[in-house]
Formats: sequence, C-alpha cells, structure tokens
Amino acid sequence: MLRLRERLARSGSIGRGILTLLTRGAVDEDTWDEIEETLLLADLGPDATDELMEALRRRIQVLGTDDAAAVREVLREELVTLVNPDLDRRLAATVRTAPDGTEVPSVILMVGVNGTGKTTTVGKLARVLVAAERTVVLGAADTFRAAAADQLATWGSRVGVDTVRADRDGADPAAVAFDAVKEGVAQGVDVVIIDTAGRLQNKKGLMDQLGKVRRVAEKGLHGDTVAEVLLVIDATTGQNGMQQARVFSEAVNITGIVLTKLDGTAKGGIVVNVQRELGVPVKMVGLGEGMDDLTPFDAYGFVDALLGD
Ligand SMILES: Nc1nc2c(ncn2[C@@H]2O[C@H](COP(=O)(O)OP(=O)(O)OP(=O)(O)O)[C@@H](O)[C@H]2O)c(=O)[nH]1
Repeated sequence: MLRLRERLARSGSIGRGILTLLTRGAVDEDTWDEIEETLLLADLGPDATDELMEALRRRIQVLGTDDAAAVREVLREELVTLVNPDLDRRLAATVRTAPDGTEVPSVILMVGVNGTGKTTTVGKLARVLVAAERTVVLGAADTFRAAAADQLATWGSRVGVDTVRADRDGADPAAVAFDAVKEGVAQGVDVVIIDTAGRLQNKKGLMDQLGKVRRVAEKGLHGDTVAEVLLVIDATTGQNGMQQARVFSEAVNITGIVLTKLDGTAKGGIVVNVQRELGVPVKMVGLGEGMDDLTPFDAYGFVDALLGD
C-alpha cells in the first residue's frame, strides 16, 4: 500500500489537491470552479466530474468545512463510489474443464496499441502468476514487430516460462496463438497469455485480426472460450488513450483493462473514465518499469493513495 501511495504521488491532485481546496475555508463559487477544473485536468471525464461536484456540493454544504477529517471522509466515500468497489476484478487464471471434459488453460489475450507497455505487461503478468504458483505459457502473436517476440521471450526466460513464437517474421499471428494454446494444453498449464499486435489500422482491420486470433486460439480449447481479453492502455495518454480504448472495445469483447504507467501521471481520473466508457473493470495497474511493478487494482487502496495521509 505504501508503494501505491508513493507511486501515485503525482496523481494526488484529484485527492489531496481537492481536499486542500475544500478545507481552506468557506468554499465559494471560484473554489468550486477550481475543483471542477482540477477534476477535468485529472481526466475524470465530464460525467463523473458532474456527479462528484454535485455530491460534494450537497454534502459539504450540510457538513461545513471546519472538520477536515469529516470532509476527507466525504471525499473518500464519493471517490470510492466513482471507482466502484463492487466490480469483479478477479482474473481468470486457473485450469478449466472444457465442455468435452478436457482440462484446458485459461487463455488471456492481451490487446492494445503498440507502445502502451503491452509486451512488458505480459511479462510482468507472467511473473505475478508464477509468484502465485500458477503455471504459464506465453504466446508471441505480435508478429508484425520483429523485436516483440525477442522481448517477450526474454521476459519468459527471466520468469522461467516457455514462450511460443513464430519461426519467421510476419507469420500469421493466429497460427502462433493456436500453437501457444496447443503447447499450453500439452503442458497442462494454468494460463496461456498471448501478446497480440497493436497496430491501430481501422476498426474493421482490427476486428478481423483480433477476431481471427481469438477464433483460431479457441480451436485448441476443446469447446472452451478465451477466458480474458485484457486491453492495455497507457494512463499518460489522456484523450488519445480513451479514443484507442473505444476502438478496441468496439472491435473485440474486452473483459478487463490494464492501465500502465499510472506512476508517471497526474491523471489518475482515467481509472473512472475508462471503466465507465467501456463498462469493464480496471483489473491491474502498472506502477513502474520493474518486474514487480504490476499490481491488482483495488478501489479502496487506490483512493487512499490519492488522498495521502
Ligand atoms: N513508468 C512505467 N513505465 C512502463 C510501465 N509499463 C511499461 N512501461 C515502459 O513503457 C515502455 C514501453 O513498453 P513496451 O512493453 O516496450 O511497449 P510495448 O507496448 O511492448 O510495445 P508493444 O509490444 O509494441 O505494444 C518500456 O520502456 C516499459 O518499461 C509502467 O507501468 N510504468
């Protein structure tokens, strides 16, 4: 928790910043304007900003601003409501029984634009799972970017798991996905994580490409389906990231979001914004470049980190 707090220091404007504004004396209209601007700048999005403003205006008026601890509690409650602790953020990551009775791995497809930290995140996720005593196989289905498979294989060997990759550049990503699933079934592992290419062409191209990877991967699953499709978004990219998120969610059925680089941004509000926009939970967050810098997302811990001590 301490680490989350340290790493999110720059996201504090949405918590500590607002708390300061709310407790520096009677809150006048100029201050409310400042609060609104702070929320929008932190990428909370217009709808959530309106809701939070309305709730705060109502509750702070009743409460007054003399009791800083009480004001903090109101802000904490309202932020937790926005982040929504009731969403199911569990990750499918164990062996499952397919309809024909065969034991098959949970297959996780990682999708997102190149440069968001997707490949790094696959490696870190493998590490998290291995640490939890799950067995893992990686699939390097990003066959467009020559270095991506090498990068993934390096992660694989560091973490101690096998990486299935194409024997040549530009191979069919779906074929690699199929081979990875086959290997995963043969090894009897818990999870197969497949890194996909993230060239953002048009929605149709993306839909065809990811649809094919999914269909072909499922051919090896004895009637079971892909367990998770995780969309990786770079938290520092603001509206651009939101736009990418929309395109991906229209192209493929996303089950969860991984927000990377949350350590490097003052825009922590994107957690709320992206969850609302896509209707799926943020399941994990990236808090740095190191191996251990991917962590499950927890609504209460996140809000506490935003508010500081
Ligand atoms: N600060 C910080 N940096 C991160 C995080 N996740 C990834 N990075 C860095 O972001 C950079 C890009 O990550 P890559 O994994 O190479 O990018 P990529 O998404 O793999 O590119 P593609 O595989 O082509 O999608 C690397 O320098 C990573 O170390 C994070 O959570 N925080």
